[in-house]
Amino acid sequence: MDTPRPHPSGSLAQLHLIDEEKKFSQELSTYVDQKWNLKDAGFNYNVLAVFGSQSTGKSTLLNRLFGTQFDVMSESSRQQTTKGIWISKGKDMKVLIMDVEGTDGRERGEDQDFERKSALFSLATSEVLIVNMWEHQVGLYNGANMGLLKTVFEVNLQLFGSNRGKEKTLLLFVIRDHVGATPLANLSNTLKADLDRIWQGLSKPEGLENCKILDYFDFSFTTLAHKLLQPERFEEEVALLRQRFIEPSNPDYVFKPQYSKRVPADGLHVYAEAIWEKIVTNKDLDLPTQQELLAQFRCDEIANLAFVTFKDSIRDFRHPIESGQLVENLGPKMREIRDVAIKSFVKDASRYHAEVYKRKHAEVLTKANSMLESFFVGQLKNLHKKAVSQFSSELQQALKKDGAEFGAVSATAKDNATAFFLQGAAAIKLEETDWEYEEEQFQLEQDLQEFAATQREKELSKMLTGLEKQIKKDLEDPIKLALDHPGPGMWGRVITTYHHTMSRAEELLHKKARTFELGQEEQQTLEENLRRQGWVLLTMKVQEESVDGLLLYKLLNRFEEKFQRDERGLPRVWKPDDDIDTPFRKARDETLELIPLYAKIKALDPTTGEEFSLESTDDFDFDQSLRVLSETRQQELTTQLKRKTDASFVEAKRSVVSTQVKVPYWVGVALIILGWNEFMAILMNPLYLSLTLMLGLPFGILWYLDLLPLVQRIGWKAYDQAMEFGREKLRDVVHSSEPVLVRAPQQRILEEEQGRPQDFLHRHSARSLSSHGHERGDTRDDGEGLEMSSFEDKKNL
Ligand SMILES: Nc1nc2c(ncn2[C@@H]2O[C@H](COP(=O)(O)OP(=O)(O)OP(=O)(O)O)[C@@H](O)[C@H]2O)c(=O)[nH]1
Repeated sequence: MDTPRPHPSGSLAQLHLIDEEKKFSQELSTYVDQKWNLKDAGFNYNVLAVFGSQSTGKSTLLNRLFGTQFDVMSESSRQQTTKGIWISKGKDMKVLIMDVEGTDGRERGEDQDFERKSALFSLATSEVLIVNMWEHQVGLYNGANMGLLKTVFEVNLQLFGSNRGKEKTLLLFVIRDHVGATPLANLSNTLKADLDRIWQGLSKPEGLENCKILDYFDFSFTTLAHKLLQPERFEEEVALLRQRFIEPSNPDYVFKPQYSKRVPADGLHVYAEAIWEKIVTNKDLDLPTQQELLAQFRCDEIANLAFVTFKDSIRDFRHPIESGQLVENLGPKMREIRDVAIKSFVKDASRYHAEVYKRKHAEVLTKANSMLESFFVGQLKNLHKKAVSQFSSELQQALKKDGAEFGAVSATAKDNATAFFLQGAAAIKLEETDWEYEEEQFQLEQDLQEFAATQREKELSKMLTGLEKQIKKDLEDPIKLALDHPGPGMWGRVITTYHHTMSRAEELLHKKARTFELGQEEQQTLEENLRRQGWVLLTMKVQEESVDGLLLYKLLNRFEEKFQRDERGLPRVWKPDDDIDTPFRKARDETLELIPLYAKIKALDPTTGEEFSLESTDDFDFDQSLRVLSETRQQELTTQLKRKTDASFVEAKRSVVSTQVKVPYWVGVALIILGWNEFMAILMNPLYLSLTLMLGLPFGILWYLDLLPLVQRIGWKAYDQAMEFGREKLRDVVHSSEPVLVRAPQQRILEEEQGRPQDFLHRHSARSLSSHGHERGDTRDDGEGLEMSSFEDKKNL
């Protein structure tokens, strides 16, 4: 009958590791960790097992030796107490002791199965096997103990056969109730002989036929006095024996390194359970494989634990890097996090199977590196972006300074940006990684080059636009001036202006060429383009100055200059006997001769006097650009000019007629006599006198300065404007009441005006001129249109 055991707690807690049903306890890990505090012991602990027949005082011995509290059979019941395997930790020592069910078969009948399995398990896990036996059992070759030892040897061969000489176990024979009659030496010799005989009788695996027992076992023998008969001696000998378990300096210290099964304390539960699992299921038990499996399992567990902290630590990097920011000190931070993880792995995993550990160490490093690599890559990208933006702002800033040379400035900015990138990249490259940043560096350099080229293009185009503006400005006034004073040297002045302007622009371009490091060819192309562009600007200005009204104005101006002013440049007042026809014809013919002059630009080189030209391109035809006026326009201008000059001629004639009217002298005498009284009345009356002076004085001055015709013309003009205004008003009133009939002619005129301005002006002027004679007999009429009035206005001003 089983009696329930009172379980001790704390460090002396014992665990029923394998129960009667051969079930392995799931609590070993908890006991190792929490009750025995061996979690961090690594290899710094030992395991032993005790074997022997039932009720031979095994538990009593263990309790005495190690301070454990294994159940001891009561003297009266003589019933087996230890069933299965119990395990406990020695008091104040890092030794795990397994109390194995005693052999005999009395309680289990003929079930030798458990005996074999427990022997196998003990050999696989323990460094020392204590074989407990009574003195009187020594030499009983056929006794229960010998059967047990035969089993132990057999399973040992099964386990460590191939590890001959490498894996050894110590068999410590404790001979109990030694009375002293037979010395220990004799007893041990007897036992050795028995053991040897057993060994010889074993059927050994192939290839191990000649192996020796000492290839696998070390033997040690000791005796203990009778516990009941010689209690004091018993205690003394137990105390001495205890020293062999706790004192490494003791020459008979039992836990020699060669017996270690190399199972770290934190992996014991995995290892022991796996071993038992194999044993119970009768599978081949291969300890090296088991140790490797254990190492793999534990290394993975340890690595996973290390990675929990690792992942936590790197979480903060993700957001800033993904949002394009640079993480300060990323390299040192990553290095520290990785080191912590590796150290934590190494601390616990390095105790396991060396090969497996080495492999797992590499795996952990690779995994940590690959998890960090995304940050390395992200940071590289951000460094790249930052370097480009730094390059851009440095370049733009530097280009704002006077005299900045693009090539030098861009090279410095590029060096700075590349150095910034390389410094940042080197700082985040960790040791023991295959991380590279050469590709990114190459890409960066390409980007910087591309950016610099684009920037150079922009700056160059900005500079060219500036030059064009300058050219336009430089051409504007001189060309206007030259065209305002037509004559044989007109185009010469225009071309000279062009050449001067272009040489100034080219000089500037040369200066800038150094800044932009322009090549010979590029510079030449730019110069050619600039010359062409300058020429286009020139022709545009010429065209602008030659629009219909403006050119007509210039020509009429020229005509007026010739016709209305004398040789000294004074205005002419035509007298009755003056010849108006000849100066008129001369002035008109000279003016008409100017039209063909205006019609085409005469491109003569001012220095050589030879014709020059610019190379034509797809969108630039030099010959075409020389043409200012078409044949049709020339004819139109001729007609218009003739009409206008005719008007001037008529006006000159009319002014002669008006000055021809003379008052006879007697009319003056008659006026004085008849109006004497009125004359005196005016002189005597201050009001009349002041009125007469106010009106008469300006009139007299105008008459004296010969400005009366001018005032008269202004008067007529004002009258014309007033009439036109009145007519417009009247038309509006009439149109609003008869929209279709009355508006039609006006509408047609407007359409003509919009569609064909030249024809309109021509017809309109013709109509005006013909109506002018009928209405007032002078050159002014409402049909002269805007062109004539503006011409008149300008002239008068
Ligand atoms: N003669 C003698 N009896 C002892 C000695 N030590 C213990 N005993 C007695 O032997 C009996 C069995 O002791 P246990 O320590 O329970 O023996 P055990 O081998 O652990 O027994 P199981 O666990 O049942 O196999 C007890 O009654 C002890 O008092 C000893 O040195 N000499």
